[in-house]
Amino acid sequence: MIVTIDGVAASGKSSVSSGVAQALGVPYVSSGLLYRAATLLGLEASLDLHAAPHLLTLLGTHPVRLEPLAGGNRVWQGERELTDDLHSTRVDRGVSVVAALPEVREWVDAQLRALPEPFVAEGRDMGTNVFPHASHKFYLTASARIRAERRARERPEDVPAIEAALQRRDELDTVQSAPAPDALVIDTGPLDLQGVIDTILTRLR
Ligand SMILES: Nc1ncnc2c1ncn2[C@@H]1O[C@H](COP(=O)(O)OP(=O)(O)OP(=O)(O)O)[C@@H](O)[C@H]1O
Ligand SMILES: Nc1ccn([C@H]2C[C@H](O)[C@@H](COP(=O)(O)O)O2)c(=O)n1
Repeated sequence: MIVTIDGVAASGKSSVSSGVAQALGVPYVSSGLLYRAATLLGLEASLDLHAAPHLLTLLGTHPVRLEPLAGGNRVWQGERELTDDLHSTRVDRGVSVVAALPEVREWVDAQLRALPEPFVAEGRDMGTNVFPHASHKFYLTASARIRAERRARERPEDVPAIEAALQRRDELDTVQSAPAPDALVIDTGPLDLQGVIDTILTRLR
């Protein structure tokens, strides 16, 4: 069984996926972390993030591994854990450029499709492109202001700056962020985290 939870930036995908996965007793898979890892490594190597060949060579010679767990995903490059470095403002700024590269998307998709079922997969194109055959599909939205207010509780920047950055990322990610036609779209604005998780679990049961 595969459950897909897609949505716009900071719509609650990873928190909701973790809650749903824990309730189901399966791991969840955060596809965005692989795009973030590629971006972090490209930045650290001072690569041009618009140019796929060097990035792909780097990822080929220093493989990145996603460890999907119900409570949270971890990302490794060899013995080095990258997880805590993947949600910086610097990575946020560059990740949409890297995620637009078809070669990088193929690299991510191949890793995801190799994972053993069952799991909950979250991202942008889990229900449309990567797992179109998934049994249950969900898509999370909320206004940019609400998402920024939530994110401001975990980052030092102010709400207007976060909102502007989210809107910019929404625009850059538009191509791969359309909901699957058979996904249930959930506006998380009026719901708390548990409310979103319960909405999904009710649909699954
Ligand atoms: N329905 C909700 N009500 C209140 N807070 C929420 C809700 N959903 C998510 N949050 C909070 O919003 C923040 C962003 O959530 P989360 O990181 O899960 O989103 P995301 O879509 O995975 O983000 P990103 O796209 O950046 O990876 C977190 O602080 C989370 O606790
Ligand atoms: N399936 C996916 C997952 C993520 N992305 C891109 C879009 C985001 O800007 C970036 C980081 O994802 P997030 O951590 O915000 O979920 O990666 C994508 O294009 N496709």
